[in-house]
Amino acid sequence: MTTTAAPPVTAVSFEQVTKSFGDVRAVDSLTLDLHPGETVALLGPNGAGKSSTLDLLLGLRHADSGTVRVFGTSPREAITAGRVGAMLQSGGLMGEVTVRELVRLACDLHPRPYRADDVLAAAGLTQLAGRKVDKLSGGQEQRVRFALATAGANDLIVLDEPTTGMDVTVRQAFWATMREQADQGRTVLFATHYLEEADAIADRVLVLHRGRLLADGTAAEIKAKAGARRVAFDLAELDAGLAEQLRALPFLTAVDVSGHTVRLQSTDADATVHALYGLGLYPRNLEVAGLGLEQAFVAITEAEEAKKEAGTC
Ligand SMILES: Nc1ncnc2c1ncn2[C@@H]1O[C@H](COP(=O)(O)OP(=O)(O)OP(=O)(O)O)[C@@H](O)[C@H]1O
Repeated sequence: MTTTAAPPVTAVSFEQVTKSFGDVRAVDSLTLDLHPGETVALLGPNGAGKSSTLDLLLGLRHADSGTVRVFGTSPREAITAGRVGAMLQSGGLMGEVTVRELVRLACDLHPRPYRADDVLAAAGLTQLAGRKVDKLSGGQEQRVRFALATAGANDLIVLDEPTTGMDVTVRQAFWATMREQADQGRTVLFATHYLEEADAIADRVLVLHRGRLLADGTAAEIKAKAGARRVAFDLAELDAGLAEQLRALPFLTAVDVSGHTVRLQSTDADATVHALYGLGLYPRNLEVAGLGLEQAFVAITEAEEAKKEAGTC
C-alpha cells in the first residue's frame, strides 16, 4: 500500500490579493506564502500597505480580488479556531479594568488558553497586574497588547509595529519570547520601521512599496539585492569642491561628506576606489563593506521611486 504525504501546511497564503481605498491601491496583486516556524518582517515606507496587508490577513478587511487563506481556511475561521494572535497599533484597550482582569478575560476567551499568570509574567506585567489599564504608560500598554496576543497557543502571531514605545529591556525580552514561539513551530509576522530589529530577528524579510512586494528573502539576500556597497574613508585635507567632484564619479548612488569622513555607496566599489586615487585623493581608514539592511531598504525603495518617476513601472 502506498501512502501519499500530506502537502506541507502553509500558514498564510495571499494569492493575487488587491485592496483599494478610493484611488489608492493599498495592496496590489500580492502573492505570498508564509510557512510554519518562520519569523517574517514586513518592511515598507509609510503608506506602503503593511497595516492593510495585516488587516486582510486578520479578516478585518476584505480583499477586492484575490484570496487570503490562513492555515488553509478563511482568516475568520482560523481566528475562531484560536490559531491566530494579533497585536495591532490601533484600537483602544478596555480602560476601567485592571491588567490582570483584562489578561484573564483574553485567556478565558481563547480556545487554547495559557494560564493568565504565565502570560502576565512573559509580558513583564506581573508587577503591574493590579493597575488599571487606563493608568499605564504607552510602553506598558504595548506590553498589555503583547499579553493579549499571546493569551493562548496561537499558531500564527501577527504584530503591527510591536515594539514602538518599549524600552530596551522590555524590547529584548519581547523578542526573546517571540523567538521561543517561532522555535516551537509558530509563525511570527511583524511589521516594523526598526530595520535593525528586522535584521536581527527575522529569518525572512518582505519589502512592500505602494502595495507591491519589492523584495522577499533573508536579510542578507535583501542587502545583496540592493546591489551597492559602502565605501567609507577619512581625508586629512578637504577641498571645497570635493562633494561635487565625488558626485561626478560613475557608479555612486549616495555621497555624504561630514567633517573629514566621506561615506559613499557604489554599485562598483573597486572602480570607485580606483577613481578616488585618480582624483589625487589619499583615503585613510578605507573601508569597503556591504550595505546594512536600512541602507539596502532605502536603496531598493528609492530605485523603485526613480523608476516610477521615469515612467518605467
Ligand atoms: N481606511 C482607509 N481609507 C482610506 N485610505 C486608506 C485606509 N487605510 C489605508 N489607506 C491608505 O492605503 C495606503 C496604505 O496604508 P497602510 O496603513 O496599509 O500603510 P502602512 O505601510 O501600514 O503605513 P505606516 O507605515 O504609515 O503605518 C495609504 O496610502 C493609506 O493612506
